[in-house]
Amino acid sequence: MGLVVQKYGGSSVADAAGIKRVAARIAETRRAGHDVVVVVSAMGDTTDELLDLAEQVSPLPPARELDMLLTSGERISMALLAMATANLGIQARSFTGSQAGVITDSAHGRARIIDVSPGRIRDALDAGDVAVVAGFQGVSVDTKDITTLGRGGSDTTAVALAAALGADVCEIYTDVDGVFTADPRIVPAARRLETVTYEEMLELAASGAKVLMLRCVEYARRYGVPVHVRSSFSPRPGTLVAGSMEDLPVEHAIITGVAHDRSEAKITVVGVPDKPGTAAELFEHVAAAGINIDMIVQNVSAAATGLTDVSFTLPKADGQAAMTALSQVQGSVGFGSLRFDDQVGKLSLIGAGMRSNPGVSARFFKALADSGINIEMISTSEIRISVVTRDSALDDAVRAVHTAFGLDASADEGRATVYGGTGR
Ligand SMILES: Nc1ncnc2c1ncn2[C@@H]1O[C@H](COP(=O)(O)OP(=O)(O)O)[C@@H](O)[C@H]1O
Ligand SMILES: N[C@@H](CC(=O)OP(=O)(O)O)C(=O)O
Repeated sequence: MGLVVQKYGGSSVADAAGIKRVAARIAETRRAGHDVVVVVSAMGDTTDELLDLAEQVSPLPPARELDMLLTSGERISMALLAMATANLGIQARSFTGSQAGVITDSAHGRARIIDVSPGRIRDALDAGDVAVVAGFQGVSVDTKDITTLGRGGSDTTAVALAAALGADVCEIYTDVDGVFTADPRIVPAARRLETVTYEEMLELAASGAKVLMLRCVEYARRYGVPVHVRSSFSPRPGTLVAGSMEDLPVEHAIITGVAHDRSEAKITVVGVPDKPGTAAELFEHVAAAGINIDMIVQNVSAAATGLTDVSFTLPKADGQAAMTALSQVQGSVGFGSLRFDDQVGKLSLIGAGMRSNPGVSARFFKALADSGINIEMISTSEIRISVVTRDSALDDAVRAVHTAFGLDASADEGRATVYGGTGR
């Protein structure tokens, strides 16, 4: 008998039938003798619908009120799930993030968990009950206001609770059978990974593979929480996220997988004077607006003019704020103009063996060239190569690279199954 934290995403509790199916799974785990803590997300597209509703009443809703609104989605699913579980003869009690002791900073919309004091959860477990906790939310230590952890934040709630409670495993239930070599919605021939190290999963999540949220993986690595990604629609074995690259056997695959990301936009600052200090001034202003940037490219300056272009990518949602911040320094930096482009996509090839295997880049760029895909930006890390392409070319690019690195599953291995939903 152990302690299991199970997280069910919005795709798993999209309707009443989904909630009943999940309740049956919880009951089965409890009857097997385990203590069970469940973290649940809002039903289906509820969070998106609440965001739309907020936009209809105010173009720029106050962040505190937006968090108050969005956390209501998880309240609905936690109460319904506790009811459905109780209906199967298993006592269950639901708790908001605040009641569960999830303490955060006060950055509304992207709060960080700074402490977890799960006293009430422990009490529920000691009484033999299943604790059902609303994911994606906490309470600010300073203001005592309700906060949210950012999109996909329920994964982080689950891992944080698992760490605080010393759980044996944190199971993340979703609508695919685990972590695949690419998003199975784009690459039907994607192959399920049996195990993946924290480092590889960090790169996949940071590169857009939204099956796990980046912060959840960071948290799991820091506290050594084993994360088991599985489907709530099937009993298949899933993927274990654990261990470190240092412990990998020599025969570990060179390439882990291909990730894609459509959440970024590109800004180009045209005609920047090529002299020391200009890049610092540009990026200081973007940073002062609280915006994180990702890839940066600077062209060679034209000999005749001494001017260059600087392009960078950033979250689409921050595009307007970055354009405003940059236009304020147009005079002092002396650049010509600004261009905003949200029709871009990012593709990343990830693999722990990449650093010690020559020829990976050559094969990667050849695969894109053979498919006629133009590359707009490039960046690399020790275990990743990323490129920016046109959004419209991204799916073809992902499939081309996946095939070129021999990642496609053969017909007899069976194809990845995607259970319902459309993906967000
Ligand atoms: N490498 C990958 N492996 C598995 N799923 C992936 C991968 N990359 C992207 N995905 C997508 O992540 C989705 C699951 O995440 P999400 O939609 O947030 O589910 P949930 O609602 O369960 O949290 C899958 O349906 C799949 O389309
Ligand atoms: N409901 C929140 C939090 C979450 O984690 O959702 P999901 O587990 O369905 O990705 C969101 O939509 O962002």
